[in-house]
Amino acid sequence: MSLVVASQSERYRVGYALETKKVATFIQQSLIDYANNHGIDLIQIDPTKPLLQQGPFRCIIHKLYTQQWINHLNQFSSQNPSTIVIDPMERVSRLHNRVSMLEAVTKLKISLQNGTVEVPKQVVLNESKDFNEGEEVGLDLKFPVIAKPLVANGTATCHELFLVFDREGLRELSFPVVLQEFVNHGGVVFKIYVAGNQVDCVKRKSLTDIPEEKLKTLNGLVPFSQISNLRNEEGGDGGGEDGIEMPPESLVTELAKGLRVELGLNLFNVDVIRDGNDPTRYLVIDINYFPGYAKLTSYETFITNFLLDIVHSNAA
Ligand SMILES: O=P(O)(O)O[C@@H]1[C@@H](OP(=O)(O)O)[C@H](OP(=O)(O)O)[C@H](O)[C@H](OP(=O)(O)O)[C@H]1OP(=O)(O)O
Ligand SMILES: Nc1ncnc2c1ncn2[C@@H]1O[C@H](COP(=O)(O)OP(=O)(O)O)[C@@H](O)[C@H]1O
Ligand SMILES: [Mg+2]
Ligand SMILES: [Mg+2]
Repeated sequence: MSLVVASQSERYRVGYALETKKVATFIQQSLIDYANNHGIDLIQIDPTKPLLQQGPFRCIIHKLYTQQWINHLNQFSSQNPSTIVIDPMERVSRLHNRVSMLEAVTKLKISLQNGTVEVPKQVVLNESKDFNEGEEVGLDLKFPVIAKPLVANGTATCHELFLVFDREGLRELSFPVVLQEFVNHGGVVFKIYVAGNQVDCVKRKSLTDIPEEKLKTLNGLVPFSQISNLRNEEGGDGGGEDGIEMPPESLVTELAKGLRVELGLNLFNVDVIRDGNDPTRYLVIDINYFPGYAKLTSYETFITNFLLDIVHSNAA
C-alpha cells in the first residue's frame, strides 16, 4: 500500500484587489488556469467589503489606494498576521513620488565590471517663483529637460510629461514638478520587470535623440505621454528597437535584486536608458509599482512562479 503525500495537493488562496481595468488586463483566463494547475486559486477581493468575510488568504496582492481599502487591509492584517501582503502600503507609497523612487537607486552598491547605474540630474520646482527670480535660482540643469509631475500615483495626469527646451517653456508647467535632464539614448528604453526572484528585461520605444544642431531650432515645450506604450507606426519618427543590444544580464539581475532589497518591494518594473555618448552608463528614469506584466511573453509562468515562491515561504 503506498502513502499519499498530502503536501503535494495543498492549495493556496491568493486574493487580488485591483481596479476593474487592471483585472481585465492582468487576471486573464490563461493566468487563472495556469496558477490553478499549480495549486493556486486566484480569488477576487471586493475592496469595499471587510476582508474578514472574504478570507482566508495565504497571500494578498493589490494595487488600490482608496482609504477604505487601506483600512480594510490594515484591519485584516492585524488580525491575520500569517497572511502575506504583497506589498505593504507604506513601502509602495515610496514609488508615488518621483524623487523618493529614485533615491533607492543612489543608495545601491552595484558592482559591475564594466558599467555604472545612475539617475539623471534632477530638481524639484514647487512653484513658478522657483525659477522666476534671478538667473540660476534652483536650476543647475542643462536644457532640454523632461518635466514630470512630482506625484506618480497612477492617475492619467501623472503621466503627462513635457520636453522643455528653454526657461520660457517652464512657465507653462503645473507644479510641483520634477525637471530631469534629458539624456540622448538611442530611442530605446529597457524595462526590467521584477516579481520577487523572477526578472525579465524587454526593450520598448522611447523618445528619439535630439542632436545639438536641432536643439538650436527648438523652443518652449512639447507634451508627450506613455511613449513606451506606442507601437512604432503610432509614435514619432523613432522606431527601430530591433538590433539594439540589451543591457548585460549581470546588470539586469543585480539592479533587480538590489532594488528589491532597498525598496522592500516584490512587484515593480524599472525603466532604464543607456547614455548614447557612453554605452557603459545606464540611467534609471522611472520605477513603477505592479506594472503591466501581461505584456511579457509567458507572464503566466512568471507570475505563478513568483506566487509559488511566496506561498511556500515562511514569511508572514
Ligand atoms: O496598463 P499597462 O499594462 O500599460 O501598465 C502600466 C505600466 O506600463 P508598463 O508595464 O511599464 O509598460 C506603466 O509604466 P510607465 O509608467 O508607463 O513606465 C505604469 O506602471 C502604469 O501604472 P500607473 O499608471 O503608474 O499606476 C501601468 O498601468 P496599470 O495597468 O497599472 O494601470
Ligand atoms: N531623463 C530622460 N532622458 C531621456 N528620456 C527620458 C527621460 N526620462 C523619461 N524619458 C522618456 O520618457 C518616457 C516616460 O518617462 P517616465 O519617467 O518613464 O514616466 P512615466 O511614469 O509616465 O512612464 C520614458 O519611458 C522615456 O522614453
Ligand atoms: Mg515609465
Ligand atoms: Mg511611471
